[in-house]
Amino acid sequence: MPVSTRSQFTSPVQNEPNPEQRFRTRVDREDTHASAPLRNPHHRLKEKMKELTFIYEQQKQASTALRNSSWRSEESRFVSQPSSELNGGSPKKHQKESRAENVMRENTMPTSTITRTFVLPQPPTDDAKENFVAGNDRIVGFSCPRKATASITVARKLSMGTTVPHSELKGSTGTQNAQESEKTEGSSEKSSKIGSRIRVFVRLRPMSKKEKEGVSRCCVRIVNRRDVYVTEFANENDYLRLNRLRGRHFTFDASFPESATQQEVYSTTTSELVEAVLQGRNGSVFCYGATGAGKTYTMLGTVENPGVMVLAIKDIFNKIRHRSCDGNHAVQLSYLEVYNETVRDLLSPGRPLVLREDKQGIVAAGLTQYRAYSTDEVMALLQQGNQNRTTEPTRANETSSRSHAILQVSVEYRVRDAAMNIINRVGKLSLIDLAGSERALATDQRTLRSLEGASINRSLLALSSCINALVDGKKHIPYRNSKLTQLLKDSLGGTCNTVMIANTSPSNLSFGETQNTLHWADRAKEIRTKACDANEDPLPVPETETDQAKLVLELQKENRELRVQLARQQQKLLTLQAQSLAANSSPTPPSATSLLTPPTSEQPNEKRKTRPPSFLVGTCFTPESKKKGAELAVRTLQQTVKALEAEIERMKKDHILQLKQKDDIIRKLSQKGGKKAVAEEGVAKKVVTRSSLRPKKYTNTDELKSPSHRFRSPATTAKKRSFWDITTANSPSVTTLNGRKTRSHVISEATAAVPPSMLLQPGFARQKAII
Ligand SMILES: Nc1ncnc2c1ncn2[C@@H]1O[C@H](COP(=O)(O)OP(=O)(O)OP(=O)(O)O)[C@@H](O)[C@H]1O
Repeated sequence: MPVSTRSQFTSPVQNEPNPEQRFRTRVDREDTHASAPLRNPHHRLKEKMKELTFIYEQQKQASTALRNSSWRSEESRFVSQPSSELNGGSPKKHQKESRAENVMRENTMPTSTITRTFVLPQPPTDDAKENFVAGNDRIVGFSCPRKATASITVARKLSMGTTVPHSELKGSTGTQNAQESEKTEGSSEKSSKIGSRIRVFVRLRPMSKKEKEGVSRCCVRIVNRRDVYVTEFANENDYLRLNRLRGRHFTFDASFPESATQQEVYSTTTSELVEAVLQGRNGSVFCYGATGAGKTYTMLGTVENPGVMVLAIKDIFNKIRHRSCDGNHAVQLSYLEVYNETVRDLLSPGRPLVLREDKQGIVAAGLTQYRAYSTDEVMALLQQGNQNRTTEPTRANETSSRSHAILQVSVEYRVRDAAMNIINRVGKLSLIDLAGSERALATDQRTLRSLEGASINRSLLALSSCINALVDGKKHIPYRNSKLTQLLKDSLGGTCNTVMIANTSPSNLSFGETQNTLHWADRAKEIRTKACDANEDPLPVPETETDQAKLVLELQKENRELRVQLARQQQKLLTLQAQSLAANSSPTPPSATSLLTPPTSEQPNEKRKTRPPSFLVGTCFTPESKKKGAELAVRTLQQTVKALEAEIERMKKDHILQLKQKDDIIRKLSQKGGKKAVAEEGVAKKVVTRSSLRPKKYTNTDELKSPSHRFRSPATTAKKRSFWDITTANSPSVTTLNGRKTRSHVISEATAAVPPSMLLQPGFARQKAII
C-alpha cells in the first residue's frame, strides 16, 4: 500500500531567496562555520534549515503584502503581521514568538541532548483559529483579520446538503450549528441532489499504559480541532533516515484530541445523519484505523461512556418520541459480522449468510431483522450481538475485534404529503466497526490470529482499492474483491451520506500505522457519494374518506396488537437464548485474567472462539436477572457432572474387583493341572478355548512364535487368558462344537463361582449360552 505522498509539508527549499537575502545567508553561514568548526556534522544542515525557513517566511510575507497591495499602510501591516499588532505587541517580538510556537521539534531522543528542528506549515495560533479558509480541502491561509474571513468561511455539509457552517468544526458549538442547519432543510434538500462528499474525522486516543511504559512519545498533534500534524522521530545517529524525516500535515472536517468526549464525537459526526435517516435518507458511519487505535471504543464505548452506536440508537428513539406518538414509525435492526470472508448473523448465529444484489443494493440473504420498540430492547440486542462477535486478545490489543461488524438500523415512517397521499419513507443507518489493520509481528505469527489478521488486511486492502478507484473516477470499482467492500458498496458509492472516523494512536511506536490511516482518510475525503434522495414509496390510497379513516384505525389496532405480541415473544426468546448460552458455556467460566492473557502457542487448527471482550460483555448492558439465571444453570450443570463422575468411579472400582476375582479362579484352575485335571474331575463337557481353536502347531509347543508369547503368564500354557475369558458369559460366540453357539471358554462350575460381570448387569446383559 503506498505511503502518503499527499503531505501538506512545504519544503522551504522551493522558495528562492532574493539576492540580498542570499548574500546575508552566505555571510551568516561563513560566520557560523568559522566560529564552530568542531560542531556536530549536522549542525550546518540545521543552520541551513533555519536560514531557509527564515527566508521562506519573509518571502511569504512579501507575497501576501503584494497580493493585498490595495490595502495600503495600516492594512498591509495587518496582513504581514497579523496578531502582533492586534495584540499590541511589537512585530519583531511576535515574529520570534510565533516562530518558536510553530516549530515542531524532532529527533529529541530521550537520551540525546541534541535537538533537531524543522518547520512545518504553521499551525494557527489561537487568534487565527477562525481564519482558516477551506479551499479545495487545503488551507489557503490564516493571516487575514478574523472579520474579513468570517463571511467567506464555507465548508461542506453532509447529510442536509453540501456545506457545513465552519464553527461546527469547533467541538460543542458544532451541535448548535447542526441544530440551526435543520432550519435550512429546504435548501439543503436541493443541494443533496448534487451528491455529497464523504466527511472524514480523526480521533486521537489517549496514550495507553503500555505505550507510556514503553517510553513512547506523542507524535500526533491536533490543532484547531481540525488540523493534524504528525511528526516522525528518528535517532540522531540514524544518518540514512535523517534526511528523509518529514512532518506531515492533514486537514479533516474535524479532528478530536484525546480529551474529546464520546458525546462530542457523536454530535459532530453522526447526529446529522440520524436526522437525515428519519427523513428517509441512508447514512453510514465507519471507524477505520490500525488495531488498538480505538475504533470499537468510538463505536460501542463502555457502560459509562457509550459510543456512537448506542448514542445514535438513543437519539433515534428520542427523536421519534418527540415527533409523533402515532405509532407510524417502525425501527428495525440487524447486526452482522464479516469474519474471515464469511458473513454471519450476530443476532441469530447459524450458517454463513450469502450476499445477494437486489433493488435495494447488496443484502445478506436470511439476515434477521428485529423490530425494536425501545432503546432498552435495542441495547439488549446489541449486547447479544456483541457476545457473538469474534474478539480475541492479541499482543497489540487485549480486546481486539477479529471481524468487521455492521449494525444496521432502518427507520420506516408513514406520512401524508400535500396531496394527502400516504408516503412510506425508509431511512437506513449503517454503523460499521471495522477490524484493525495490523502487522503480522504486531500480533501473533503463524497462528489463527495471524490468519485472521491476513484476512482483515486483505479486506482493508480491497477497501483502499475501492477508495482509490472512486477518487480517480474510474468506471469499474472493485467492490467484489471482498465481502466487506460489497457490503460497503452503498456507503462508498451509493446514495448515502457517509462519515468516516479515522482512529489513531498518539504513540510514535505506531507512527507507520498512524501515517497510513491518515493517508487513506485523506484520500477518502475526495470520494463523492451519489445524490441522496429520500427513499419514499407512495402507498395505495383508499377511495373514500371513511374508507381511509377505517383503514387507519384498523392498521393502528393491528399495529398495537402486533407490538404487544412481538414484545412478549422477544422477551421469551431473549430469556431462552440467555439460558441456552449459559448451558452451552463451559462449566467453569474463564477467569478475567485468562481473558486478558495473550495466546502464546495456538494451534492453527484450533477452534474459533467467540469470546467477548471485557467491555463488550458482562459489564456492558447485561441485565442482572439474566446473569443470575445463567449462574444458576451453570451451577446445576456442575452438580450433574460431579454426580456422573462419582458414578463412573464407583463402576470402575466394581469392575476391577470382578477382574481380580476372575484372575484368582483362573489361577486355581490352572494349578489343578490344566486339561488333565479337568478331565479327572470328570468334567464331561468340552471346553473350547481360543488356544484350542488355533492350528495345532501353535498349541502344544513351547516355541515362541510371536513376541507376545515371550511374556507368558505364569498361570498357564494350556489356557491363555484373554479378554473374552475375563468377561466370561459375555464373550462372543466362538464355536459351534455341538451345533450351538458358546459365549464362554470357562467350565460351568467355575462359571457358577464367578460373580456376575459388570456387563451382565441390567442394561448390559446378554443371553448366556450353555454348552
Ligand atoms: N478515546 C479513548 N479514551 C479512552 N480509552 C480509549 C479510547 N480509545 C481507545 N481506548 C482504549 O484503547 C484500547 C483499544 O481500543 P479498541 O479496542 O477500541 O481498539 P480497536 O481499534 O477497536 O482495536 P481492534 O481493531 O484490535 O479491535 C481499549 O482498551 C480502549 O478502552
